[in-house]
Formats: sequence, structure tokens, C-alpha cells
Amino acid sequence: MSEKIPATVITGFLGAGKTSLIRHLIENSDGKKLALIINEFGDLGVDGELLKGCGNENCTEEDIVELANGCICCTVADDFLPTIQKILSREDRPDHIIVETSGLALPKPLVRAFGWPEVRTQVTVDGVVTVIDGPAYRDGLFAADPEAVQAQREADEMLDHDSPLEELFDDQLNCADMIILNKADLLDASEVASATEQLKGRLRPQVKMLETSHGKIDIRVLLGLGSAAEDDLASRPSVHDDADDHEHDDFESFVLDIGEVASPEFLVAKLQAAIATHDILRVKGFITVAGKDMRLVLQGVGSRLQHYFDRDWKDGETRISKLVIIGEHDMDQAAIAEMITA
Ligand SMILES: Nc1nc2c(ncn2[C@@H]2O[C@H](COP(=O)(O)OP(=O)(O)OP(=O)(O)O)[C@@H](O)[C@H]2O)c(=O)[nH]1
Repeated sequence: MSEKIPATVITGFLGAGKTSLIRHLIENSDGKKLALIINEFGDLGVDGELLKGCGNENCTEEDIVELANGCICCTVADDFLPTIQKILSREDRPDHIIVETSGLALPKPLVRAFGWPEVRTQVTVDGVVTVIDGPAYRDGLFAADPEAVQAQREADEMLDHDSPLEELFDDQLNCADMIILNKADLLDASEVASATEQLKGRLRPQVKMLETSHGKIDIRVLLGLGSAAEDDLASRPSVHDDADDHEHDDFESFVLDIGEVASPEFLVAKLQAAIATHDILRVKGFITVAGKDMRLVLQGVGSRLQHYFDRDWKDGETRISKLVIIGEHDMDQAAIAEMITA
């Protein structure tokens, strides 16, 4: 029988830098033929579209599959299994499969799916890589009070979590074979050192941790971990181990069609105001700017906004102006929409 194809699961919170890391992998794939499965929370398919734009011969548009129906951890049987089977039935099988989970997904149910009989004979999980947003970690997004959490952890293995963000973060850490502390360019050396120190105390002993900026990491370091995680689920505890289902009703998303904008700066100012007022975690989309033939990409993580023109609009392509907005449950969608479109 032929050797199993290795698969790497890339997980990490909304906007941590998973797509940037994968983009770097595609552009530096060292001759490896990659297949990508991209799962995104929100209905706009921004990550897949940006990765397809890489135009690399080792990872063409046909090698990129998007799973858009909610989080991969909840739709494993319906979406993920048929997709991976399709990839495996191809004549030109990939050398390596990369799965990007949505920023809200729990990695463990996905890893478990690699143990399904029809998959495990052909594929093995090479490694689970968790990307951490360095500044968000420093700013305490994932634990309101890290010291209290640590004290509780020492007292009791199964934590009571105060917030769904902590819960997700814990699951993503516990399942990892490698941790990437990303956005190191936005941290100073002492912040990197203190985050590394704190995080190391929370990881399984053999887990490697590296810091990066824009996900720039040598593919030889990232791939080839050989963890066979599907055979090692017991050592990766999850707060959801006993839960039959995991609805992502703590978070929600909506797509806003904002029409052509006068300028990127004009839009950014409105978004900044909306983010300062409402519980918005992530914004991204493609925008038409008046008088410009190029497509504007807008990315927001917390209060940090980035925008750039990525390419010309194609002939016959509909010039869209849509943002997907992801936030905590109960965000006031109508008020947000009004602030951005007014
Ligand atoms: N300054 C800085 N910005 C970064 C870095 N990595 C990613 N970003 C920016 O952060 C934003 C989100 O990056 P993505 O790679 O799309 O993050 P993601 O984890 O794929 O996001 P989701 O799929 O929405 O969860 C983009 O604007 C990136 O340009 C980094 O190391 N430093």
C-alpha cells in the first residue's frame, strides 16, 4: 500500500494569521504539491479568494477547496469527509494536505475525523499547528485574568471558563503539536519572552513553540512533525469532550453590502468608530472604491485595520463591496450597519 499522505491542521483564533501563514507556505512550498481545505466563519470566502490569488503551480485554484457552511468542527461529517475523499480519489494526489480551520473552530473533532476508517488508511495528521495572535494574547483577550486562571488550573485540571474565548483558546492550545506566536513585529522582546514563558506552562511537554511575523516560517520546520495526532487524542483534552454538539452561538457573523466607497480612508474611519462602539471581533472583505480599477482588500482584527489594493477587477467581474463582520453574540447588527453605511 502507498504511504499515507500527511495532513497539517492550522488552527488559531479569528485573525491570528492562519491565512498569512498558509500563503507563505504556498509561496515557499519547496516543490511539494499542496492541497488546501479552507474553512471560514462568515459567508464571504475571503481567505479562499486571497489564497487562490497566489497563482502558484504547486497549489492551483483546483487544489483549494472552501468549506463555508459554518465551523468545520460542527460539519465534519457533511463537509470535511466528502471533501477529503474527493482529494484522495484524484489521480494527481497531493504530497501534503493543509486544513485551515475557522478561527472559532475546535480542532479536536476535526482531528478525530482523520481516525475514520475510510480516511485513516490513507492520511495521517502530521501535526496540529496553533497560531496565536501575539498582541491579542498580550492584551488579555483570551483570559480576563491570567493569574486567576493559572491558580485555578493548578487547583483543578478541568477549568471553569469565564468566557467562550478562553474556552476556545484552551482547546486550541491543548490540541497543538506546535504553537506559532505570530505578529511578533507588534510585540517587544520582553513581551515575546513573557508570552512564551506563560504559554509554555500550559502546553503538553513535547510541544514546540516559535515566534513569527506574518506567518513567515520555514516549511521544513512546520511540516514533517509526524505526530499521528489521530492516534493520540487522549493526550489532547478538550472542555468539549463530553459535549455531543458544540454550537457557535456565542458568536455570530453577517455580511454587509456597503456599495462603492469614496476612499479607503473614509471607510476606515467609519469602521474604527463602529469597532470602538460595538462588540466586533473581525472584519474582512472586498471593496469597490470610486474611480479605482483595483479591488480593495479590507482586514480588521480587533481595532487594528489594514487595507490594500490586491488586483485589478477582472473584465466582466461584478465589482462587489462587501464586508463580513464577526462578533460576539448579541452585537447590534442594525446599529453597526447604520454606522458603516451612513
Ligand atoms: N502586523 C502583523 N499583521 C499580521 C501578521 N500576520 C497577519 N497579520 C494581519 O492580520 C490580519 C489577519 O490575518 P489572516 O492571516 O487573514 O488571519 P486568519 O487567522 O487567517 O484570519 P481568519 O481566517 O479570519 O480567522 C491581516 O490583516 C494580516 O495582514 C503579523 O505577523 N504582523
